[in-house]
This record gives sequence, C-alpha cells and structure tokens, in this order.
Amino acid sequence: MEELSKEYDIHVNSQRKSDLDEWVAHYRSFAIEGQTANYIPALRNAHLSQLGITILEPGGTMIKSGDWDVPFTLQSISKVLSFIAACLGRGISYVLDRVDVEPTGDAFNSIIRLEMHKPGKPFNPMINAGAITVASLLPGDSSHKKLEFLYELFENLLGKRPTINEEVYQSEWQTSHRNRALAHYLKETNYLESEVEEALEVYLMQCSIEVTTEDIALLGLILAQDGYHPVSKEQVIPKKVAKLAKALMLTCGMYNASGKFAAFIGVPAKSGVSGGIMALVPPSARSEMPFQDGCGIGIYGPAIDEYGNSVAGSLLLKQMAQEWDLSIF
Ligand SMILES: NC(=O)CC[C@H](N)C(=O)O
Repeated sequence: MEELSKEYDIHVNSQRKSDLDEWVAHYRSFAIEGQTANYIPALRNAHLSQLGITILEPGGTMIKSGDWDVPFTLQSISKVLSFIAACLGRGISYVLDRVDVEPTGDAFNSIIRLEMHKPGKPFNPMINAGAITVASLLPGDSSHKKLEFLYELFENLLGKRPTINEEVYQSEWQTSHRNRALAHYLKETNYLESEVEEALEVYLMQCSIEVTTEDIALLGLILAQDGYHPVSKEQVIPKKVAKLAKALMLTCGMYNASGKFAAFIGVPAKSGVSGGIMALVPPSARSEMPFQDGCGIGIYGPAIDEYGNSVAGSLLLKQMAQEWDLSIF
C-alpha cells in the first residue's frame, strides 16, 4: 500500500514538474511587458527573460524549473524577515506601536501618507517607510549590531550566513534619495529610533542579501507551517509572529497590487524589485487539494511591472494558483 502511494506521489510530482516547465517556458516571453528595476543602477542589467521557480513541500519534495538557481537580491522580500526579527527582539506590541498593519494602496516608496495622516505613523512594514522604521527598531545600538541580529535569524532559518551583494548595496546607497527623504521625515516625527544613516545602512544591506528561489521557498515553507522549521524540527518563529507576517504579506506584500493578488491568486506573497516573489500555501482543510500539507514557493523573474512586481513571476503564480486551486479563499 505504502509502495503504491509512493509511486502515486512520484507520478503526481512529475506531472506537476512538466506543467511547471511548460508554464515557465510560456511566461518567460511576457518579460518584455516589464523592465528591470532601473532606478537601482546595479539591477539595470539583469537578464529580462530569466524565469525560475522552486516549490518546497514539508516532506522534503522539491520541484524546480527554469532559472531557479540564479542569485538575486532580496530587496523588499527582506522586509518580512526584518519585521519578524524586530518582533523577536523588541516584542510585537513595541513594534506595532511604531508601525501599523494597514495597506496603503500607494506605491511602495510613497511618502504622501506620512504627512497626510497625523501623527505620521508608517502604515505597514512592507512599504519602505515602515521597513526603514523597522530597521531602526532592530536590537543593538549600531547598524552592525542590528544587522547581526537579522543575520542570526537568517542563519537560523536557512542554515547559512547571508551573502551581501556589495555592488547592489553601493549602487543603492549612492542613489537612495527617496529612502533618505523618508528616513529624515520619520526621524523628525520620532518614529525612527536610530540616526538616519544608520537605519538606511541596515535597510539597504538587508535589501542586498543574495538568495536563490530555493532559499525563499524555504522561508515561505517555514511561514506556511506557522514558524515550524521542517528540517531542524524546531519552532524557529513564534506562531503569533508568523501569522502576523503572513497577514501582512497577503494584505500589503505586493504593494498597491495586493488586492488584485488576493483576489486572483489568493496566497500570501511578498515581492522585491529585483524580481523575486516569496509565496506560500498554508496546509489545506480540503483533502482533494494539491500541496495539501502546504508549500513554500520561490520565484525569480527580473522584469517588473509598474507596481514593482515580477511580470512573468506573477503570471506564473497566477497560473499555478488557478490550475492547482491554491487560493486560501
Ligand atoms: N520594492 C522593493 O523591493 C524596494 C526595495 C529597494 N531597495 C528600495 O528601497 O527601493
């Protein structure tokens, strides 16, 4: 009986793999509808037509397709990690006193609501204003110590020290005028707990952590399992914090396209301007569903749309969600 079910699993997974290969080949060409994140000079020359994906299941099954092993920088996907780290280091209520959990409907780097809504508390940790504030809240009285706290969390989750892409970091450090403006505003309104340059250094370094789709699929899987690590078999993130992070991903993770994502894809996801998407499917109540025990999904496709989300990656995720009925709703 066990043999039969193993054979069935192998059959189903090879079917999923061939579906994925077909969709990756198809959606690659849609990259021409987007552009690389050219406001960060070092991201300008990414190969537009790259598209790769890793899906990880709790039992260890991995399905990979396309350019799954191309390294890219976390960019805004790091906002999920730094939010978790700040909650671990300072406590949930301390963090939420300084950053809200409301979607904005504005661009990720928008400054407008800080001034329009007094007293100027950033709306959520997934937009730049919130993430720069969160960076300043990380424990430690220097950027070095704050980053070390974040790197330790990364190491606990992925089993390795993060690698920083120095070129991307330098490139953004030199051109990050809008982020500097946000940080100065937040300093004036007393939401920033460190000096402007220190918070920016932490924020831009976390954005420059290099990963592959396999890494972010594992992060997604850990969140899918409410913070339980399938390899170390430890609760690496408290359940309450993991649930909060997932709610933020669903409501704010794709910026001002989060509503469309929830409506037409329906899984918590977080994007970054380098073209990464970390998504996850929680364990399902419906027994007929594929990935019934949940899964983590990592996608990379560097051409992004007007919202800052991977064009081909979003289409691929939509196709998967619809064909495999992955929506949580
Ligand atoms: N959406 C993103 O990925 C933005 C991250 C980028 N480092 C920025 O601050 O602009």
